[in-house]
This record gives sequence, structure tokens and C-alpha cells, in this order.
Amino acid sequence: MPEHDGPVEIHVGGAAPYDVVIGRGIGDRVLPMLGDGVRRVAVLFPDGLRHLAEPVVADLGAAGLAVLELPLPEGEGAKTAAVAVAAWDALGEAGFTRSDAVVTVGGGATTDMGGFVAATWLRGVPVVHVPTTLLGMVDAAVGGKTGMNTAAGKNLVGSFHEPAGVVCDLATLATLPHDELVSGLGEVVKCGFIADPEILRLVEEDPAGAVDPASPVLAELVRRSVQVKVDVVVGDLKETAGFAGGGAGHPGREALNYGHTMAHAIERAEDYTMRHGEAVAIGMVFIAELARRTGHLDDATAARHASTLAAVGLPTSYDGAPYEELHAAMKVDKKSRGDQLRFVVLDGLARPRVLAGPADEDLRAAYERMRGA
Ligand SMILES: NC(=O)c1ccc[n+]([C@@H]2O[C@H](COP(=O)([O-])OP(=O)(O)OC[C@H]3O[C@@H](n4cnc5c(N)ncnc54)[C@H](O)[C@@H]3O)[C@@H](O)[C@H]2O)c1
Ligand SMILES: O=C(O)C(=O)C[C@@H](O)[C@H](O)[C@H](O)COP(=O)(O)O
Ligand SMILES: [Zn+2]
Repeated sequence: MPEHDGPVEIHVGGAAPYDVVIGRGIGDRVLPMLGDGVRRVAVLFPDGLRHLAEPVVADLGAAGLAVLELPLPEGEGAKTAAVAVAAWDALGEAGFTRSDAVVTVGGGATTDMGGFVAATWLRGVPVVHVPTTLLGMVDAAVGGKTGMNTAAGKNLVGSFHEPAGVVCDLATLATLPHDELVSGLGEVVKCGFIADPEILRLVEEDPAGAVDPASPVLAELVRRSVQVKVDVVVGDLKETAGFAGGGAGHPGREALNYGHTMAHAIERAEDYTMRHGEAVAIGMVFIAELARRTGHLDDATAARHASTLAAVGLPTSYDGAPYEELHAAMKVDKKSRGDQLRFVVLDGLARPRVLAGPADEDLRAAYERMRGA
């Protein structure tokens, strides 16, 4: 996406179609996405990002909409039942009806919680997402997965609720801390491995550009990653294709969970203090080794995981929790069926498939590789 070009629009088809707009200085695209009938809007944002929410609030107010500002706790602290209850109470007090809507401004934690509030209030009101992290733009804000964590694990409560639109304003990335930008690259690289190897080439060719919020390389990575996500979710919004297919063919939406079975276990072991994209990076190194050991993936493609992730400063090893703890946490992953763990592995570059019930010996060996052993 060359710098001089205008915004790019990626259409998401299906029963509730919407657009993802990617560009710079495009905050004014929120209002038209809300539609004509909307009278009131709740804007949810982390308290620390008030400066990014304010222009959106002002724009909606200037158009005559009544705006209810709902500041949330920072980051993962927003994804709790208590925060959902507080938001529902605020909407109830303000008398929000089905002609009202939600707008989220923030990272993936904000779009997950704001999307969940929109999905559940009156069984669903429209939501427009304005992701302000790389990870939110390329992944969390697109595709309609919403939710929160429980004591048992990551994202265990939620629903599918597609947004009415997504506005990825690359200008907001200017204030994003470097480590947060790098974390988003975890999901970008994931898209490269599961579907679009050109992403890997771009990252490997110019790792400095990949982590520069002003670079055209990053803009192109956002565009390509959003396209990967859109292509997957339009075919399998509710993530049923992989199980229905018995593991033999493309896993449908479960492909987007590449690296996540271990990643979510690590995040829980770390009490959600590790960034999601960092955990996904480590989880991909784990799963690449499992795929290699079980005869799915060649040595070079498996090794490429750690080298590409390390090139942009992502972690590739983790030894903070014992195998037994991580194994127990992986069992509550949504891909599990009964006692059987199911993973997304690669049968080769950009060829995802499901691996069900791998041998404990292989899991332990992949865990040892992940520990850097
Ligand atoms: N629903 C999905 O499909 C999906 C996909 C991927 C990830 N997720 C979820 O997304 C979450 C991670 O999202 P994230 O990586 O965006 O983290 P995050 O939402 O926790 O944001 C990270 C930090 O950056 C701050 N921040 C955000 N934008 C900023 C900006 N422009 N300038 C300065 N600071 C800014 C936030 O306030 C926060 O402190 C996880 O909970 C993960 O499970 C969901
Ligand atoms: O959109 C999806 O589907 C994904 O799996 C994208 C993931 O990057 C994301 O972290 C998602 O929230 C994980 O979903 P979960 O169902 O494992 O909680
Ligand atoms: Zn993820």
C-alpha cells in the first residue's frame, strides 16, 4: 500500500457484510459505518487512551449523536466479567435501545470486551471497531470473535458478533509502544505461515520496516494480514469447519488459532502479563516443532519460524512453567474435544490442518524445544 495512495477498503462478505478500511487520518469513517438510524453511541476505550477516543467522540457529537463515554481498565484487565457487568449497568442506566450502538477505540482487549458488550446488550447492538494497536488492526477487530477470560483460562466466555465496520487508522500507531507493535507482528507472521508466504518475505527482507509504524512495508503487512483473516472468516465464521472435516482438509477458521493452543496456556501461566503476540510467537515455535516431529513439516520451514520471529524481536522460547501445568491449561482450549487435544499444524508452508491427539512423547519433546533445550 504505497504512502500516496488513499485508504484501502477490504469487504467482508457473508450474512452481515461490512468493510475494513485501512489508511491514515481516517477517523471520520466511523460515523457512516454506524448507519442512519443510530441515535446514541457508547464509546469504550482504555482510560489511558482518552486522547485517541476524543476525536471520535467529538466527531459523533458534532453529527448530533448523544455520546456515552465508557473508560475501561488497561489491556487485559478489561477482559473480566466485572467490567462487562459495569458496562451493561451503564448502558441500562442510560436507557440504551436497539437504535443505539457501540464504538470501541483501543487494542484487542478493548475490541474483545467492547464487542462482547455489544453482542450481549439486548442480544446484540451494532458495533464499530477503531483498533489502535497493530494486533487489533490485523486480527482482533476483524471477524467477530468477542470475549473475556475466566479463572479457568483465556477467552473462555464470548460470542461471535460481527462489527458493522472496522476503521484501521495507521496514524494511531505513532504512539504505540515499540514492544506492543512488535507483539502485533506475532499475528502478522502467523498469517504468513498459514496462508500468505509473501508476508514472510516482506518481514525477512525488511525487519526494520516491519516494526516502523510510518513505513509502507508495515502498511502492506496490515493490508495482507487483514485479507488473510477476512478470507478465512467468510468461509467459516463460527469455526465449525475444522471439526466437521475430521482434520483431513483445511481447518477453516481454526487455522487462525495457529500457535494459540500453547500461547493461551502460557498467557494463563503468566497471569496475563505476557503480551498476546509474544505468546503466539512462542506457541508457533512449539507447534512447528510438533509438526516437524510428527512428519508434517520439513526441517527448514520449522526452523524458519524462530528465525523470522526473532528477526523482528519476538521471543522464541519459554521456560516459565512446567509441562504438566501447560498441558492442563491446553485441555480447556476451545479446539479440544473431550480429553483430546487438537492443534493446528502445517503440512507445509501455507497448508494448515488439524492434528488431533498427538502422543505425549511428541508433546513433551516439542515443549523441550520451546524451552530452548
Ligand atoms: N477477537 C479476536 O479475534 C482476537 C484476535 C487476536 C487477539 N485478540 C485479543 O486481543 C488482545 C491483545 O490485544 P493487543 O495486543 O492490542 O493488546 P491490548 O489491547 O492489551 O493493548 C496493549 C496496550 O497498548 C495500549 N495502546 C493501545 N493502542 C495504543 C496506542 N495507539 N498508543 C499507545 N498505547 C496504546 C493499550 O492501552 C494497552 O495498554 C488479547 O486479549 C487477545 O486475546 C483477539
Ligand atoms: O479469529 C480467530 O478465529 C482467531 O483464532 C484469531 C486469534 O488470533 C485470536 O487470538 C483469537 O481470539 C483466539 O480465539 P480463541 O477462540 O482461541 O479464544
Ligand atoms: Zn491471537
